[in-house]
Amino acid sequence: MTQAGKLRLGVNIDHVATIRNARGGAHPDPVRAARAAAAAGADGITAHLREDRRHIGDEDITRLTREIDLPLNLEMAATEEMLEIALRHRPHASCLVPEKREERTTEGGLDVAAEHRQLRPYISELKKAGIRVSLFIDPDPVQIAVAKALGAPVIELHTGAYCEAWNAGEKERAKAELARIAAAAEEGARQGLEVHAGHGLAFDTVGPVAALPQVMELNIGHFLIGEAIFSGLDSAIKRMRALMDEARAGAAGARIA
Ligand SMILES: CC(=O)[C@@H](O)[C@H](O)COP(=O)(O)O
Ligand SMILES: NCC(=O)COP(=O)(O)O
Repeated sequence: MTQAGKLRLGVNIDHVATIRNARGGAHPDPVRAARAAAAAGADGITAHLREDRRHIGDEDITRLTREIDLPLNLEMAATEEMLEIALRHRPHASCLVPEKREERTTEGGLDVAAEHRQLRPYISELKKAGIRVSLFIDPDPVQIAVAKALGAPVIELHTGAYCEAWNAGEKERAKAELARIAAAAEEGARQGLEVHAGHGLAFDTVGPVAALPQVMELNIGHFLIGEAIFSGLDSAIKRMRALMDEARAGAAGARIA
């Protein structure tokens, strides 16, 4: 089952803040990057306010909500502290993600099946505040079923295992992980959920995920910010956008033929 509307690109600006924080100054400014992403055609901005503030800080979130017109997707752990911040800023969306202080980046999806009791009040508080709630989960039917039961309108499928396999040259494993994502996207849409995807996506890996008709939004950050060092943020975003559109059109063509 496909869902109407174009495939949106959310640009995650976390790692602009990583570079800024390396020296503790104000440059490069993540809000300026968000503005540039908007000018380059991004449909939304994603920012992950981590408990340890290793990159995006509280002031970045304040400025993003005040200065950027694009919808803000605030990634956050399900904690009292983050809930208070989300309710104060009321971003367009909040994506609940797992966090471990010792991780270098998000290692897996939120285990909503194991944590559904703790998660339920956070989901209802965010929904009551009019914030679109998304759950960042592994492409797994049990996780999808529990996400649905928890009343989250959106799931974001973790594409990290697929991307990591592809980058390691393990084509068979990458294909298997991609098949999991495709099946999960289909199941999510069948259950009436809006399906997003993200983590680790790059020029080489975005196509097959963008081609999935049930996927309505891709959130991409680390690769784009890295690519921006060489070709500029505008060019990196525009190339990613073109690859997404090409893949989606190709898939549509394949379906029509
Ligand atoms: C949830 C996810 O996959 C990313 O958006 C997340 O922000 C990764 O964490 P870092 O940005 O700290 O790598
Ligand atoms: N939720 C995924 C995201 O926002 C960006 O992840 P990445 O592209 O920085 O790995």
